[in-house]
Amino acid sequence: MPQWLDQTKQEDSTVHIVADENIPLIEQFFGEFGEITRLPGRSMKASDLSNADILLVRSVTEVDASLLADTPVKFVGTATIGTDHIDTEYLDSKGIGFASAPGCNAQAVVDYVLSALSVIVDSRGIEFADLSVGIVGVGNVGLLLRQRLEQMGMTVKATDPFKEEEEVGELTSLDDVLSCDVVSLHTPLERGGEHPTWHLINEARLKQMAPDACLLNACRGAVVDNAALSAHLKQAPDFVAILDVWENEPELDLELMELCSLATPHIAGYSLDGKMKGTELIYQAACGYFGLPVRLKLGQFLPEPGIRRVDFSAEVPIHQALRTAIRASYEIRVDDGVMRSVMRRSQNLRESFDRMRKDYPLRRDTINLRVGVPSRAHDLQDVLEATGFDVRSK
Ligand SMILES: NC(=O)C1=CN([C@@H]2O[C@H](COP(=O)(O)OP(=O)(O)OC[C@H]3O[C@@H](n4cnc5c(N)ncnc54)[C@H](O)[C@@H]3O)[C@@H](O)[C@H]2O)C=CC1
Ligand SMILES: O=C(O)C(=O)[C@H](O)COP(=O)(O)O
Repeated sequence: MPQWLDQTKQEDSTVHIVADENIPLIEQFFGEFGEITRLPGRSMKASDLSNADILLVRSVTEVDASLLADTPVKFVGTATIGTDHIDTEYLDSKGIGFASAPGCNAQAVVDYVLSALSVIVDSRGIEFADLSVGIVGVGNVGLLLRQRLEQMGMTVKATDPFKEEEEVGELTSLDDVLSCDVVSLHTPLERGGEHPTWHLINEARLKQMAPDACLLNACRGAVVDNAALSAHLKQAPDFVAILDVWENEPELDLELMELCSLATPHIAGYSLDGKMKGTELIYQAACGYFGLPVRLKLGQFLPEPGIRRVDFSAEVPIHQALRTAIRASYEIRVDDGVMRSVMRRSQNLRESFDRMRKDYPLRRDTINLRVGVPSRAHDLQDVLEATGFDVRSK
């Protein structure tokens, strides 16, 4: 009987861990804790947890009293940044330990936004530096995005009622942010409090944006009023919507998907690096909670990237090199194409949405892509480095 877990648990000496089937490396990181049972997160129920000591979930499992009451669960970990699926007040009230994985896939979301912006600039025949981008929520994702965009020469405006300028750079009002060419949302989903984000972008705020502005949502579906967005897109044909997250996932609004310029199935954060980092962070938190030493590190499990290097000549224009490197690392249009083709043929939208996420192809963070640049092309080296690539002088 491991004393670290529960000194009152006399009969069954095995520690039981129930984990979502889609969290990578659980066996590697948690194998020493005890016996692991893998289950589909969407359909997890209280009876699955009748002897579970540790519960490890992703965003698709609602963790609240109806799931946990009358179970022996002592620690819950979610291998995600978002925590809106967790009733943390209930966990606190029952003395159940909790950890999420802050920032684990922030780099992947930034890669997603950069790929989307590369499509926008191409379709408008402009360069990155011609765009103004508004960021709503300057946390792990929003701040990294801000740094990348500014280093690429874009004008950035940002708003966040909970942050100080010393921490995250200049801040402005939401109204001001909505005046940008592109508005990118990076808040948690909050239904209450002083600054709720549920339907933060509603009919009135959509109308505040320029008729040909772009709204990009890769945080949580319900931060945008999806019905209002559909109505807006029908009467503002030049307005661009790029959605990774949807109200009522996995029940997708197909009409809205067709109105979007780019549509993906909640995969902005789905790099292998981001998912594995999520597991490492909840492993570290569980070790801390139970007073165990942290013995394992992610580095020992990450595989070699499939695409290792792209090379540029000194003659390539900086803008062209940037968009090529961004898309070599992650191409949003492939995910958009798969989503449209799968959803249009689908007999069961919920199942198809979840299947695309479960079977998502291997993708790596930008930092894994080495970019060869002639040593004399200093400006190109600087911009690529600032955008997050591993630049090699040649
Ligand atoms: N599509 C995907 O695959 C992914 C989505 N996400 C979502 O993105 C969200 C943001 O991620 P992080 O930046 O890592 O979270 P974070 O918690 O580091 O940052 C969120 C920021 O939003 C700010 N905020 C809260 N309410 C706000 C409001 N009313 N207006 C403006 N700002 C507000 C907070 O002060 C905080 O700085 C997560 O909560 C998660 O729901 C995260 C990762 C992947
Ligand atoms: O980390 C988050 O927050 C996310 O949105 C995840 O990337 C979502 O992944 P799942 O937990 O839904 O697989």
